Amino acid sequence: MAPHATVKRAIGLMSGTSMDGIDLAMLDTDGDGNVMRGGSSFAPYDAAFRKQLEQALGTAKAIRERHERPGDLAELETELTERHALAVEAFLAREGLAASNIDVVGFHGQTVLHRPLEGLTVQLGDGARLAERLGIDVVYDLRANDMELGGQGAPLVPAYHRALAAGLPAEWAGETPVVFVNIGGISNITYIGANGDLRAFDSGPGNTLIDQWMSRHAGIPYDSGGAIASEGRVLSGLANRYLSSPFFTARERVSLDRNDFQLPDDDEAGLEDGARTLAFVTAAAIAKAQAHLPEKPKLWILTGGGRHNQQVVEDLTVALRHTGQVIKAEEAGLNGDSMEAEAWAWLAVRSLRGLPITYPGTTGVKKPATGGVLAQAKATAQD
Ligand SMILES: Nc1ncnc2c1ncn2[C@@H]1O[C@H](COP(=O)(O)OP(=O)(O)OP(=O)(O)O)[C@@H](O)[C@H]1O
Ligand SMILES: CC(=O)N[C@H]1[C@@H]2OC[C@@H](O2)[C@@H](O)[C@@H]1O[C@H](C)C(=O)O
Repeated sequence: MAPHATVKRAIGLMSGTSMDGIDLAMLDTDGDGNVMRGGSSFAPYDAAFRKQLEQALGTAKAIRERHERPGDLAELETELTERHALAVEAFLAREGLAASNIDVVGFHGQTVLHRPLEGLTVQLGDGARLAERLGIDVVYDLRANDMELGGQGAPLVPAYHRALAAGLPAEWAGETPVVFVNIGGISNITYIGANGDLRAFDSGPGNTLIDQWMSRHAGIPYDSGGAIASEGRVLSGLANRYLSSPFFTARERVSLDRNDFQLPDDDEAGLEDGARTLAFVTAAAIAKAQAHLPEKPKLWILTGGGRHNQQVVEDLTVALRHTGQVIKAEEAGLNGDSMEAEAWAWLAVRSLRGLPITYPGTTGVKKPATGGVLAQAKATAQD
């Protein structure tokens, strides 16, 4: 009998396209079917740092080669890396753990540019510095190899979704095909067929337009619970303009950059109607993904911060009413706030083992591919 692969203790760090802060999660895992979820935390960014990250999206447009750091991006990368180090230290202190208790950290960094058609994806985040700072090995740059091999470089969480689907509680275990819907800044879906068939793609804007709308017109970072949207009505002309954009009408899906969809003009809607319409667009975009699935799903599992927006969830439940049950991650015993960070922990262990992290069905890569760069704490400390 083959020996069991070693289980490692890993921490995953995700600073997603919402730019709201750092999600952290700890797993004990073999990077395969053995997944034991541990604690998690969230370190929010203050408004000023968030603004700096938003401005970085503009500065990053000048990047032609992924290691270039024009303007203040090098400085910002150092600051972002330090904030990740502090988040890990605070978590370890809270859990009564030492750095030596952690085998590896999976570090996503902050995407500031994503142009899959040009083979360019840029995440700010200095893996070597983080490894040195924490005294823990760090796996980072998990998207780059996939792109070099012809993939879109995103989404990467789907392989982890499949591992979670294999371990769903008995109540849901037979409900295949199952779809995971991650409603983050951008939304993305993972379809898992009865035979493990994996299909995944970005499905449209998630919370990013809603957040930008709230920030611009109400001075708050998001529409808590969807309360403001619930006071408005859907402006169908505006909604249709989004939903008929080339992203939705194209035969093939491309992975999205945060800047691919723009806010409505100020005079196109009031605060409530704008929030309501953008919540509707978020839900309708996800429903449109059905056209790209091989079979009708039986179960939709909602994850990511957007599942806290009740208006989005209601619109989605209506839009999907003839195509299976819609539940939140928690109803399946999962954690919808930490799932992406968990995925980065799992992917880091997978990367250490040289196992594939992306597949033709997830990123369009030609054949299953591993990825990630390892920064060893000891090696960097001795440099
Ligand atoms: N209580 C809430 N009510 C409404 N929306 C919320 C709430 N809490 C979080 N959100 C939304 O969720 C967003 C954060 O979601 P999440 O952390 O899943 O995104 P992300 O990981 O940054 O993005 P991505 O998955 O695209 O990388 C916030 O910006 C906000 O829009
Ligand atoms: C380039 C990039 O950072 N893409 C993100 C973004 O946010 C959601 C969606 O677009 C997804 O494709 C991806 O993140 C998740 C974590 C992923 O790779 O699965």
